[in-house]
Amino acid sequence: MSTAQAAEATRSTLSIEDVSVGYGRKQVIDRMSAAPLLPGTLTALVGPNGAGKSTLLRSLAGLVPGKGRLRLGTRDLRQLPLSERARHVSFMPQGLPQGVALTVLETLIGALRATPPAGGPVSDEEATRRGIALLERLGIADLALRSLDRLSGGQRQLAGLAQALIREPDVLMLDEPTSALDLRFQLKVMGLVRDTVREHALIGIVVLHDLALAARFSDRVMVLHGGRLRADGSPDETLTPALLAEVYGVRGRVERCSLGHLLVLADEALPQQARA
Ligand SMILES: Nc1ncnc2c1ncn2[C@@H]1O[C@H](COP(=O)(O)OP(=O)(O)OP(=O)(O)O)[C@@H](O)[C@H]1O
Repeated sequence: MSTAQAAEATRSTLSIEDVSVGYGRKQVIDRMSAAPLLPGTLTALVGPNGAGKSTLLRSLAGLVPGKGRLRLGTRDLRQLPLSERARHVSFMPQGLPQGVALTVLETLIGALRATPPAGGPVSDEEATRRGIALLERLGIADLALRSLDRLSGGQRQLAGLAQALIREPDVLMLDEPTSALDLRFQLKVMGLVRDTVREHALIGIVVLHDLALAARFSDRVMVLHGGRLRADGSPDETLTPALLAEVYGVRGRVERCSLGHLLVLADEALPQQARA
């Protein structure tokens, strides 16, 4: 058994059973259940605008209330205090808060102080060392001493990714981590997320609108539509022309490029009545 497999065997799965989430009287996720999410796998959560992807992640992170069962192994996530939950479940939202005058490195040290990793609290010296090592891995060590509120959109996104990764959580959830990134950083970040998830046997969930990125980097694709899980399986199983028509309302193709990667091509928007 490899080190990664051994780590995987001792980690817990994430189960989502009969989960409903909404805002006031507005129901967004409607009694959703899914097969357990496994350590060491990266799941792409996809679906049209307003489908409830961010809401589901916020609910998993404990930021919006909901009904149903959310378990990490034997732990009932809803029963955990938020501080303890944040140690297990790390969530990078779509946008970092504005007006934060701290440097990127200071935010990482602060994240470690606020949510000490499983091994226990770390000294500021150790937090600094870990922060710099992570920024080097992400290829953004040059941003360490830059103030967060003076970064570009893509740089802020990378800083947010570092904040999510530094906590060494069991579940890593990223909401559209590549939306502001250039082509090179899209590949770099998705590759790094996939490798980190595998090496550390994390449960990775990434919201993506780019279905080709989802197909290329994820092990599993969950498609949310109308508050329900419309499809769930490997990229090959889930990303089909029929699904593109029904869920996204486009006539599309799913083809393999000369390198064998799945390409998802949207040819035209379908008129409303032609949607399956
Ligand atoms: N704080 C809120 N209060 C009330 N309704 C909300 C709130 N946040 C989101 N919603 C609504 O919940 C529904 C789902 O929103 P959510 O942000 O989860 O969708 P999404 O799939 O992440 O969309 P997108 O791809 O556009 O980011 C939408 O109809 C949205 O208007």
